[in-house]
Amino acid sequence: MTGISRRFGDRRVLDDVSFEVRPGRMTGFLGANGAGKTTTMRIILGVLAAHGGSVLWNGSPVTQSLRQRFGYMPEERGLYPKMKVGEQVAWLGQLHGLDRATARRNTERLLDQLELGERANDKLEDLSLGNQQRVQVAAALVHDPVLLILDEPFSGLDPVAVDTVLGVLRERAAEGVPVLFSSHQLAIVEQLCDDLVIISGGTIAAQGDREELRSRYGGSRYELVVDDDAGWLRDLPGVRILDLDGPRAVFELDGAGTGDQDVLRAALGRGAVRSFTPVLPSLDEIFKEVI
Ligand SMILES: Nc1ncnc2c1ncn2[C@@H]1O[C@H](COP(=O)(O)OP(=O)(O)OP(=O)(O)O)[C@@H](O)[C@H]1O
Repeated sequence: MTGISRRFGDRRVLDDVSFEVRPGRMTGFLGANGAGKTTTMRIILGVLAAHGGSVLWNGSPVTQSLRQRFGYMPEERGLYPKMKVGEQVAWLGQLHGLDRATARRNTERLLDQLELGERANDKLEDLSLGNQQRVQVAAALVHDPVLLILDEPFSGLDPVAVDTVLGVLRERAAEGVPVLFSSHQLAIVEQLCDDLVIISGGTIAAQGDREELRSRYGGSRYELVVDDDAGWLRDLPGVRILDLDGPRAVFELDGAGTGDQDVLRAALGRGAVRSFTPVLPSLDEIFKEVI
């Protein structure tokens, strides 16, 4: 999407938002409450109009018939409590253009994958909330979407269920489907996503390959492990100790004084060096830095 903006009344909630989701990649969409994630997703889906900018697919504006082939798991989970799980998912598949037999076959496969095969004939409302959530995932995937957009797909899931859903999403990504998902659970995003988009107050604060972002925001942080106390590091100019525990130290270099090789030489001059490695920031740290 490029240059997307959106107002609600006088309030501008998205301002010139541009990013892309790439085929075969899982893209984590992060932002504080109210940053604009759901609004962005709804604009991609065409549920909500943009006031500027465009949503593009392979460089051309997205059409309504293409949108029919997108898969969406909305934040407000909109399934029918009284309808049977299997019937409901298959029916949604048909609504998206599948014939009856394919819709049924896809439903069966997905429910099995999501470990809900036994529950196909139960009403949705009779399932636990976590299992209802898995049905939502099945509903978003049943028509083999060309793009997947999921608003908080992991919220309320226990760790086993997270793994199950994650496996299903990864499989789709591996087949070449771009997957965009929002989440407040940074630990999950950290292990799951290939790319990241961080939105803050309606503008994009950072985006790109996860590891590339980690090194970009890494600054120059290192961990040194020696045999004796590493306290001498404090006396080197330009070294700021972040954590010191006997022979192990984590420190930052300010770039003006000592360089990493100088530190290494100084350490070797004092004895054995067990390890010397750059330390990349966690997603949590990047998130706090950019928003
Ligand atoms: N229909 C609406 N009318 C008025 N304001 C709205 C509407 N929908 C969203 N907003 C406002 O737009 C801003 C962005 O909301 P949005 O739901 O996109 O945020 P979000 O990043 O998804 O938040 P969360 O993490 O809490 O789900 C918020 O301030 C919200 O109050």
